[in-house]
Amino acid sequence: MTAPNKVVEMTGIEKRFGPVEVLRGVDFELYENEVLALLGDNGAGKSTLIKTLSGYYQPDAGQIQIGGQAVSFGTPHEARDHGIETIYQDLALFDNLDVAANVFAGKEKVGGGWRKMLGFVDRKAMRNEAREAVSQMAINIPRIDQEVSAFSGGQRQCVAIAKSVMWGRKVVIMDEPTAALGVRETGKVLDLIRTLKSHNLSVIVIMHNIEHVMEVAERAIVMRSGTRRGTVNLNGPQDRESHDEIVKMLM
Ligand SMILES: Nc1ncnc2c1ncn2[C@@H]1O[C@H](COP(=O)(O)OP(=O)(O)OP(=O)(O)O)[C@@H](O)[C@H]1O
Repeated sequence: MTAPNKVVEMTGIEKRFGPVEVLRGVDFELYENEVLALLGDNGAGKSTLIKTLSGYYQPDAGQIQIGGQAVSFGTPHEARDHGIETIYQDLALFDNLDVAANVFAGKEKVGGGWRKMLGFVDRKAMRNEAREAVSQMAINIPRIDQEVSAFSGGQRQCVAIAKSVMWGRKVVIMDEPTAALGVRETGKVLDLIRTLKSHNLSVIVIMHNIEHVMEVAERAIVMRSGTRRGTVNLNGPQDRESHDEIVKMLM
């Protein structure tokens, strides 16, 4: 069996804020089509590591490779251009825009003929494509022309994820996607993560709830005080041995 390819490889990542050393030479890898959980107690450095990968922070030392190529991201935009999308808890959707406009934000489709000459966007085509994209997701979006301001946490994540799939991202990073959700919606968001995997994407998910991790992730990297404490391979919700191993590493 050939070894799976690494879609992301970070080596020796260091980051300090003033006198505080937040990442102390962290190695990190993400394989193609993998769901990876990033775990660790409060302040372990998870968000900082993720923000280094997604272009929000520049590391003080270390290398990042995407698909085997060395990269360095000056901005989140550059990371996105390399196929890396981050979905935050307070999702960056435009509240006053409808679903279709959010899915196409920044990449609006321009119509043909006179519409093209006048620079008009092709709303109908955008709605059709957005409808098709969200219909593949586990969460029900009532109407494509509805403003997203009234959407639940799960519905907002659905829109953000449909966007990632549509724009051909390779890696989706989710920072505590289930933290603020009820039981039913949590189940749906875990389904959304599986949908991403079925579209051949790789997912990094920061989660505090180990039961949720066991349900969706195939591997967990545990951090502690700015270092990588260990790695655990996971085999589904019944895998108590790995569950206990994670708990031990977190303590
Ligand atoms: N911009 C910043 N300036 C100064 N210190 C920071 C900054 N961002 C993070 N830190 C510090 O770095 C450490 C790691 O923070 P980080 O948010 O990466 O941890 P985390 O593992 O994501 O924690 P949590 O689970 O609480 O979100 C913390 O001690 C935090 O206070």
